Amino acid sequence: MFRLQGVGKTFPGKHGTVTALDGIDLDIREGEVFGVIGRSGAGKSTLLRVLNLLERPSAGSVLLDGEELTALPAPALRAVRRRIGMIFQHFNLLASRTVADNIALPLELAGVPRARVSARVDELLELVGLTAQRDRYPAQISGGQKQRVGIARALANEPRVLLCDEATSALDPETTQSILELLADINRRLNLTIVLITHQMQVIKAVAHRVAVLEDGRIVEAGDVADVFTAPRETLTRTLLREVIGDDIPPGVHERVAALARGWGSRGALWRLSLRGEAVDAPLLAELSSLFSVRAHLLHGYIDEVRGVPFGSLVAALHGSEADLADAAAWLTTRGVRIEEIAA
Ligand SMILES: Nc1ncnc2c1ncn2[C@@H]1O[C@H](COP(=O)(O)OP(=O)(O)OP(=O)(O)O)[C@@H](O)[C@H]1O
Repeated sequence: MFRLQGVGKTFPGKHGTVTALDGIDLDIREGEVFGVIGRSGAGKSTLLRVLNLLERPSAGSVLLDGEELTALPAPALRAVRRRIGMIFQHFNLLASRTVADNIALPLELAGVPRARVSARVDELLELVGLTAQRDRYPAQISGGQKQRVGIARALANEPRVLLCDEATSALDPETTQSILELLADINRRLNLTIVLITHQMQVIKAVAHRVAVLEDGRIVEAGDVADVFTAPRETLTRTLLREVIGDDIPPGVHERVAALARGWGSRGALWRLSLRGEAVDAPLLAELSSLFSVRAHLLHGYIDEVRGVPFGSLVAALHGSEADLADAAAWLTTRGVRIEEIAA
C-alpha cells in the first residue's frame, strides 16, 4: 500500500540542520496494523506526517498504491488525503460542536448531503460506542470518549488507512486498552490499514502485526511483532521490550546467584535463555541436566504471548565443566533457544 524509498527529512535548526528522517525504506501492507516505536525525538511524528505529505520529504519517494504522492498536483493530493484518516494524542476536537457535529464535520466539508450526513454519523456513533453521548460537548466527556469521537471523525469519509499519532498517550492504562481494542476491532471489521506511532511497547504488543523501531531518524529493526518480541536484535529494542516484559532480575537475587556462579569459577556461567513457540512448553532445564553433567539454578523467568506466539525468558546459573557447558549451549541452540551470557 505505502512504500517509502530512501525517505529523508531535514529541518533548519538553531544549531544547523536537524535530520529527522534519514534513508527510510518501508512497506506498509493493506489491512495490517503497522506500528512505529521509538524514543522522543526519534522521528516518529515526522514519519507519520510524511505518509500524507503533511511533511514533504527532503529526499526519497512516498508511494501510495504505486502512485508517487510528492508528484501529485494539489487537487489530486487533497483527494488522496481524504482517504487517509488521522487521530491525535490530544484529540483536536472542536469545543463548540457536539460529539455528533464533530463527527459530521469532515462529511460537511466533503459536500455530503445533509440527510446522508445524519445517517452516517449515527453509524459511526454506534461503531465507536457513543450513541448515548451524541449531543454532549467535548468538555462533557472523558478522554477515552474524546478519542472515540476522534476515531469516528477520522473514519467518516471511509478512509483506506488510519494514521494514529500517539493516540493513547494521554489516556490511563485501562482506557488505553479499550481504545486499542476498538482500533483492533476496526482493523478486523473494516479491513482498515492502521499505522500508529508510539513510544510504548505495550501499544505495539496489543495491536500491531508488524513493527519498525526508529532511532535517530533511521529504522534500526523491523519485522513481525512476534519475531521482534521473541528475538530482538537491537539493544534499543531490548530496552523498549523490558518495559513490557519485565525480565529484569531483582538486584538482590542477581547478586546472590552471581556470587554463587563466581564461586564456581570457570565451572559456572549465568545465562539468559530466550524461548519461543514449542520451546516454551518443553522441560528444557530438566532435559539439560539429564543429558549433560550440568546443573541449572533457575534465577528468574517469565512467559508471555504476542499475536498467539508464546515466548519467554529464563535466567539461570549453570554449573558444569567448560566442555559440558559448551555442549549444553549447543544443544539448547538446536532447540531454538537463544543464549545470552550475563556477567556474573
Ligand atoms: N518543524 C520542525 N522544525 C524543526 N525541527 C523539527 C521539526 N519537526 C521535528 N523536528 C525535529 O526532528 C526530530 C524528530 O522529531 P519528531 O517530532 O518526528 O520525533 P518523535 O519521535 O515524534 O518525537 P516525540 O515522541 O517527542 O514527538 C527532532 O529532533 C525534532 O526536534
